[in-house]
Amino acid sequence: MKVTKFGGSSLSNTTQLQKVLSIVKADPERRFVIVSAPGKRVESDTKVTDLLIQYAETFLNKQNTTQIEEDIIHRYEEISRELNLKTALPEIKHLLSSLKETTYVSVPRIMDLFKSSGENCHAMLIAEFFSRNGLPAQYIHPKEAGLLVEDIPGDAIIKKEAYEKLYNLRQLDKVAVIPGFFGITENNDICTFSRGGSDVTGSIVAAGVKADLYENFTDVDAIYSAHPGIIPNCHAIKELTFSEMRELSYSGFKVLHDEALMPAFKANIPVVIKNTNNPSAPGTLISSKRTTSNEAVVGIAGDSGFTSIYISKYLMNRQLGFGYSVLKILKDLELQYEHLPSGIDDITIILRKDQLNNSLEAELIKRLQETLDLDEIIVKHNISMIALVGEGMRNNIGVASRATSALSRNHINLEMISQGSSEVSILFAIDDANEKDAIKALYYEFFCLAK
Ligand SMILES: Nc1ncnc2c1ncn2[C@@H]1O[C@H](COP(=O)(O)OP(=O)(O)O)[C@@H](O)[C@H]1O
Ligand SMILES: N[C@@H](CC(=O)OP(=O)(O)O)C(=O)O
Repeated sequence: MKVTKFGGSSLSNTTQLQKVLSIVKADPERRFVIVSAPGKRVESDTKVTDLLIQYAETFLNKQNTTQIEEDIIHRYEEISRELNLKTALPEIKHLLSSLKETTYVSVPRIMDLFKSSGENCHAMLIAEFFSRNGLPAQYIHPKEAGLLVEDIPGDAIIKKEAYEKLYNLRQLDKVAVIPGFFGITENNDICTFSRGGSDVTGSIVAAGVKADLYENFTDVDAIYSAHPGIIPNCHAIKELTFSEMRELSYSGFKVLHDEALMPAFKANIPVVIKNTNNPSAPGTLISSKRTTSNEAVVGIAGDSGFTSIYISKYLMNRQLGFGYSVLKILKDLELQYEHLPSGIDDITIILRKDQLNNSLEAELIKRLQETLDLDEIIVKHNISMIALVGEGMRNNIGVASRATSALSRNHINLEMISQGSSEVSILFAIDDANEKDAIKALYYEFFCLAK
């Protein structure tokens, strides 16, 4: 039994939908299909989820929603007309136009309701499309499926109880078409995962129905060792472990949502990334253990938008509770840190810049300074984090030295280096203007030079 997720790029128009139908029909084990909202048809296009966000903002600002509503409905009308579908469209139109009649509760709640409609409407349409084309299918709303989540709008987390209920889906005698990206709270409110969250739905459903495989169909033949936009003809990865993929997706490989692995990992269900446009390509297999050789580095990821705050105080090492005070200040200000490397007399706090505004940043600096009586505090914005990932690092000596030499040969200054105790990754903080050059330098070092 397989759970098969198709991303927005695989479902952007009717040509793509025909490919999806062939893929699902080709394997009777594909019993659960998770769908995203229609993605971009061409580079300049807008994803339906982004149109829905505009619709929600227009509604919340009490402006006229006619145009944006029409633009969204038009995407579904076009698909419906081209595929000669009849039944789902009236309900889709009704659902989309009645969004503007919603009673105001709160901004996050409204946002989630609007955003979730992209996948919801698409699942209705796709179930009809499958059924009319020789593949009996049934649309299943996450509420009916039992996809119960904690009430954190825009950032939902699955509840443990959900898995038991999801198991009942195995009894269906048709292909289940389930909208990705959202679940339902105990109060029956719709709550979305963070952006890209249909990947998360797929993994949860795979764990719930105890699938043999979770297939994630996208628009690339494989996961590449580095972003294919930065390294043309990049090396394709055949196999990855869950922990390698978790590090890579968290550090910038947006091909899979970074929270999408945990449910499959816990249930020990392998995940395969495949291409809707080339389904016979083997793709990349993610599982507990890989059979490919234990290379030191399997991938290089990069992500920008970080701020680093360097704090130092002479004899910090002897001051009991210094680290605790730093963490308490962050907690009190509701700030999440990403990394916290430390030396004898200093700590660097690395956090995502989008959490800070000018006044919050000033408050953070003030509290750090006043509470800890610091000797020095240096704030740097526009930091990128580069992650060098591979479980083989544990058994290969000299990975950090090769990486730092490669970066220094390319005149890239390091703000910070950190290697986690799990030794699955080494992280480098650099100025974000150098991100692409750093990835190229590391790729050349680890994938192009003879070892
Ligand atoms: N290392 C990588 N390997 C493959 N694709 C990557 C990598 N890093 C980023 N990507 C990007 O991820 C994209 C697919 O993810 P996404 O747009 O979320 O797909 P979907 O629409 O299927 O959900 C690819 O088109 C590619 O540009
Ligand atoms: N449509 C949602 C959820 C999602 O997973 O989409 P995609 O498969 O296109 O990344 C988003 O854009 O965030």
